[in-house]
Amino acid sequence: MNTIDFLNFSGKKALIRVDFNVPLDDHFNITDDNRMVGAVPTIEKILKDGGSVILMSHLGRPKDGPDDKYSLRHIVKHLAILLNRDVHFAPDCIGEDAIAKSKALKSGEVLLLENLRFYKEEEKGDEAFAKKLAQLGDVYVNDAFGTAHRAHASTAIIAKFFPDAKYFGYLMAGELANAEKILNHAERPFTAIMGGAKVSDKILLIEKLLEKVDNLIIGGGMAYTFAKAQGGQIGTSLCEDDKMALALELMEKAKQKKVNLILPVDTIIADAFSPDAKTAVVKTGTIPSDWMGLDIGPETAKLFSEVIKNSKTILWNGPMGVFEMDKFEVGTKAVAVAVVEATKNGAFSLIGGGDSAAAVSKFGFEDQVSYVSTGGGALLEYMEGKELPGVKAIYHSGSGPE
Ligand SMILES: Nc1ncnc2c1ncn2[C@@H]1O[C@H](COP(=O)(O)OP(=O)(O)O)[C@@H](O)[C@H]1O
Ligand SMILES: O=C(OP(=O)(O)O)[C@H](O)COP(=O)(O)O
Repeated sequence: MNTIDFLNFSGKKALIRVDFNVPLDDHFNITDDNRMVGAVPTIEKILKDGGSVILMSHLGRPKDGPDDKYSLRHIVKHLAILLNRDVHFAPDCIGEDAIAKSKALKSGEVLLLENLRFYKEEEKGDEAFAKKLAQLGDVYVNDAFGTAHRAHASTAIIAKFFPDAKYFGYLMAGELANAEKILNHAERPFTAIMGGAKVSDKILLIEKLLEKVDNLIIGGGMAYTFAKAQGGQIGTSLCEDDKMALALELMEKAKQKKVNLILPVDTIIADAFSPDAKTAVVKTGTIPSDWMGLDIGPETAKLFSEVIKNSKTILWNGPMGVFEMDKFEVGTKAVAVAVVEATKNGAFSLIGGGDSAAAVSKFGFEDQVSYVSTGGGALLEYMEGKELPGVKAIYHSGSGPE
């Protein structure tokens, strides 16, 4: 793999695509800086070599040109703290000012460009826009794993302009190596834990995992589609009626493949989707008509935990309940505790997905699992077996713009 270790960056200007699409609160404080922290080793290696760094990223999904709400200027201060040095900022990612600021960069200096998505050309994968960005550096580095599933100007198209000078950053390389380890070198027993809101988001991954895992645990909102498909009463719980047949098919496939598919046996129900809702515990499939399931129940937490603790490889994607509300975090926390315990006993645990990562950090366990991925959609697509445009662009050995 063509990582930045193949080059001494002394005297070079490295144009790095990072994924600094971090969550911000109403006061523009960063609520989870995992993605920024993840890019630091790449930046530091280049600076240590004697190179300079131009960072480019998107933030959010601005609809209509520049919008202060999505400005990357909000993260400059925090980036300076993480890098322990000043960070210059260019309020337009292309144009004369960005070119001048990039030219003026001295060895060891860092420039952050304004949000790439302030130009619609970014998401369109516009080649002329990519060319303008390419003028800003001598070498292109892609370290934006979280955005590697997008074929955008800065993540994929731009690589054409660096046929002999394009590299993977350390975060990208680490993410790919860990995903690879899970998919192709998993020690057994291998347990996948799937949760989150919808079955439809994760069908392809579930199908793929049925070829690989010993245990497949399904919790969270998606479990109610399985419960209803089996004839259970689920009240007003989340359900995708059009995926019920598929849920039964997946159960049948698991049986054929001798995969232990484990579904919740009980559930915590609420009379409203609210932190102050009235709650009760009932058996799966017995939810009264105007109640909804918002977490797995205590029997289920015990059942899932036992399986997890006896695993040697664990992939976790999606929370077990609405963990954002303290009343419905118990199941997700129990699973997190079991993953931590298994990891302590030598298992390899990979946490993927924005909300699963947020849950693990809410409980303060991020340093007690093997790896927390910075990718949501990107990790899912990679694990489903899709080629990521951001990865392909670096591997492709084209000889210049087509
Ligand atoms: N029983 C449930 N009812 C409604 N929402 C749920 C339920 N269980 C989990 N969720 C929600 O699912 C969301 C996470 O889903 P998803 O985006 O698929 O996870 P991830 O980002 O980890 O892949 C969380 O916001 C959580 O509140
Ligand atoms: O947050 C991201 O993806 P994720 O929500 O799948 O983790 C990436 O920064 C990609 O953003 P996008 O989904 O707006 O292209």
